Amino acid sequence: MADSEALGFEHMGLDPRLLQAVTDLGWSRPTLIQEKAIPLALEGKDLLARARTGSGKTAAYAIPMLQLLLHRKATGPVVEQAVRGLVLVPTKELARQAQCMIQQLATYCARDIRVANVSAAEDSASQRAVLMEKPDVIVGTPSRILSHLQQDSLKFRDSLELLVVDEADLLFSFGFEEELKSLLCHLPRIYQAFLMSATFNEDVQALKELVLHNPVTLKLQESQLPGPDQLQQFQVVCETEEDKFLLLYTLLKLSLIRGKSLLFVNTLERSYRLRLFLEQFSIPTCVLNGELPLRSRCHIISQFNQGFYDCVIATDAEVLGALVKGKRRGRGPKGDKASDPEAGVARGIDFHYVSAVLNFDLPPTPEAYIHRAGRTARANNPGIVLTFVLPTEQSHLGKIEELLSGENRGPILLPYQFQMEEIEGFRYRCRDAMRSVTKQAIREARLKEIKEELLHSEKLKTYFEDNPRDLQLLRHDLPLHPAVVKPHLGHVPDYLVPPALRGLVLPHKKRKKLSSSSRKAKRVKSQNPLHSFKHKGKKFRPAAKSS
Ligand SMILES: Nc1ncnc2c1ncn2[C@@H]1O[C@H](COP(=O)(O)OP(=O)(O)OP(=O)(O)O)[C@@H](O)[C@H]1O
Repeated sequence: MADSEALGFEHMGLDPRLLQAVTDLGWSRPTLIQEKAIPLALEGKDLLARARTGSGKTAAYAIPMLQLLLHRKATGPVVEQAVRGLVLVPTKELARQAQCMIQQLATYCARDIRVANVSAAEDSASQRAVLMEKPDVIVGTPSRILSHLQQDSLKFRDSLELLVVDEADLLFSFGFEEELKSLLCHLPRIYQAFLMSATFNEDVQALKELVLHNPVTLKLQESQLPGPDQLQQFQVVCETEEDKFLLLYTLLKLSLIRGKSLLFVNTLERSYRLRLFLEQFSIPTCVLNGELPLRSRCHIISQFNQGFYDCVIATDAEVLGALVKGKRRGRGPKGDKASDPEAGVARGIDFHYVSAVLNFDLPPTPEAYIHRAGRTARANNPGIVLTFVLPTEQSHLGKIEELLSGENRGPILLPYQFQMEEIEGFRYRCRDAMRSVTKQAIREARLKEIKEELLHSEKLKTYFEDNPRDLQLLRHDLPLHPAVVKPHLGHVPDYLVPPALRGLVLPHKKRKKLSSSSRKAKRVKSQNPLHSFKHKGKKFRPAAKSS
């Protein structure tokens, strides 16, 4: 984040309407990347910017983009309405998120600047209708944009002035290389471009050659993740798979992790396994992956951000086989069926106030670690990452640490020493619950969930458009397989709680389900413990530490 000497937004020559929007968002000063990038962008420079996850890169390009467009409209010759700004992102979720952020910043100039997302869930006919109005800024994935260009529903050969490539390090790995090259043929010869990325790799270099002209490179001299005062990183060695489940159960059931958490696993199958396992102890969670319809994915993210859920089990794109250069994703390495090739969970999604990221499965690459970890400690908020590691995975974790430590060489992931023997009392129930989660139960649960999500997503689409409140009440964390739920396991008898933790912990309480009645929902909302959650202190207590 920026230091106290930072150039404030008010000194950047921004339109008062943009300044008002920034104030409404509660941003008292620009982040480091915003402080560096906005003035250069306003001077008309092409930018190649690398800044760590959660550092406010979206506004770093959106603010100058809006300012330049507003200025052009106010002072330039009167020209017909046209698409002047294009934001390319690798996933549909990011397209939605970027559009929301740009719209928020453009709140007070919505008459002058219209923003559209062409990767939204709408069918292409309704998108064509939107495009006919020639929004000033268009956000989308390269494939959608290209498809509209090829159908002539979108043209910007002469009008486009600004191009943004967000999450640039990812675009090629999502298989967009060919689309992007074809798309560039539709752009005018001269335009200003910004390339934003959390990591620099060969793909960013290749994109730089393709897209930028004499750019200024902003490679902020900051670590890839926030420092220990903001982000605490731990690792815990679990002797067996069973120990991982046992430890996770204890952390969640005894509320040793407070606030919202994101659990990452490496396959879809494991996300449902974990969900069914936790469900038996009345620990509600929802799964988030590219197999679910876009509408559901966006709804889950939005409800998580609003505090409806404490715990989401996510499977990120890499592990579903996303990183097959130049090709669209097919089957994942673990045989998972292809999911939406434009879905992304760990990359770029702005989950709000996540207090802990738990790598239940070790991330496949150091980059995946960085992006997962980047879902917490965003902006100025604190956060914790806890990585579960099996003895056989320790060398792989070592490689991740090597990349993270860079020049420093100091330990990055501190040991989270948990005395497993103190929670032996839980092992029996844990083993029992693991046994109930058979392959058949997982298959059934997965099918049921997809069916239900499709139903909500398609059949209720129009209904929800008319009744947005009911959409608010739709929950994604209801039991998936009630047949395996064991109500007695929801309760933790005192004698099982490790003596060191008695009186310290708050055994996890089951949340009330939201019904369709708004009155009841209101009541439930006020009982929701997350609403009183304050994201200030250290919510994660490494209790039961070995002496
Ligand atoms: N100047 C600011 N002050 C406070 N919060 C800010 C500021 N700018 C952005 N934010 C907030 O920081 C969070 C992260 O922003 P954003 O999603 O743009 O980060 P990012 O760098 O693009 O992250 P990622 O690399 O993960 O995509 C958002 O919730 C945003 O609202």
